[in-house]
Amino acid sequence: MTFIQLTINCAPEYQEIFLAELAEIGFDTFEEKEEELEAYIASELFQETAVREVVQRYKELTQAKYSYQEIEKENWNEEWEKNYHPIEVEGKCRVRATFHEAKPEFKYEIVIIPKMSFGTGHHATTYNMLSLEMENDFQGKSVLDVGTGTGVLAIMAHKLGATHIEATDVDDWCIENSTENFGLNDMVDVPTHQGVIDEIKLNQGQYNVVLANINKNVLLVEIPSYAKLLPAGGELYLSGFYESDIHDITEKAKEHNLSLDKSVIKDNWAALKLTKY
Ligand SMILES: C[S@@+](CC[C@H](N)C(=O)[O-])C[C@H]1O[C@@H](n2cnc3c(N)ncnc32)[C@H](O)[C@@H]1O
Repeated sequence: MTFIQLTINCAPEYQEIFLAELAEIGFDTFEEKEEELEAYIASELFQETAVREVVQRYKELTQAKYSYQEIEKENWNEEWEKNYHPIEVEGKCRVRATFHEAKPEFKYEIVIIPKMSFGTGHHATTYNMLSLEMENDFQGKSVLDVGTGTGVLAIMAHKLGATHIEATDVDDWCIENSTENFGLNDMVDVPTHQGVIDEIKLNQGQYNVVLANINKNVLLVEIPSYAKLLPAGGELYLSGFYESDIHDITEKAKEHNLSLDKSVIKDNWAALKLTKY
């Protein structure tokens, strides 16, 4: 598997605009540098015309230029290890890589082998989801983590007492990586499915909780499917979009009997907890 590393040269104040726009067209890992933004996407999902259109749209304002190159999985891993920093959430949870030292003072320690599955630009969304999970009761619950990536949110659900956990991702590498990480965190028998939600055979109404940290466009399409997987009283946790997108997401959720309980925001990224009625 190869990835596209896209570089957008622009002043720092415009990076947020490009980050949001690129997330909408499938880029899922970002690195903000001084005068450039780097963004990554699996090669088969890359569409240069979509990138050109975004850069063109903001050309007058930002004077931005872009370039890209294809990189191999191995190079990606090296880059990743250099740039990956632990995520610490509210002094209670620490997500670290196998190559970081342990810090036993954290109540929840999640250990992962970081590969491709989430990047610096998405730390805020993962952080928000972990924070929402820790505020809520997962004891004895059945949980589906859609777009599991490294498996981090599913692992948190396990640590919080969930007893049945399943995970999905469209990316074969994430399936491999999350399975590896479930093992590292003492989780056994976690059914892990590859594909989009409607292609996977799942039990409707059988999950107490669905977690999905993906992006606005995917969520708007898939919220109806998530709603079907939940019984009344079931909970949906969503992230991967900006605070300014909350209205669109909650309107779509309302059409499927999901009402908003709580939102958390960090660095303009949002995460929501909704309950099915
Ligand atoms: C922002 S990452 C989140 C990873 C992890 N859940 C977290 O919170 O850190 C989004 C993940 O969703 C996956 N993905 C993208 N579109 C998807 C879809 N339609 N269905 C399932 N997974 C998807 C990507 O491969 C990626 O692993």
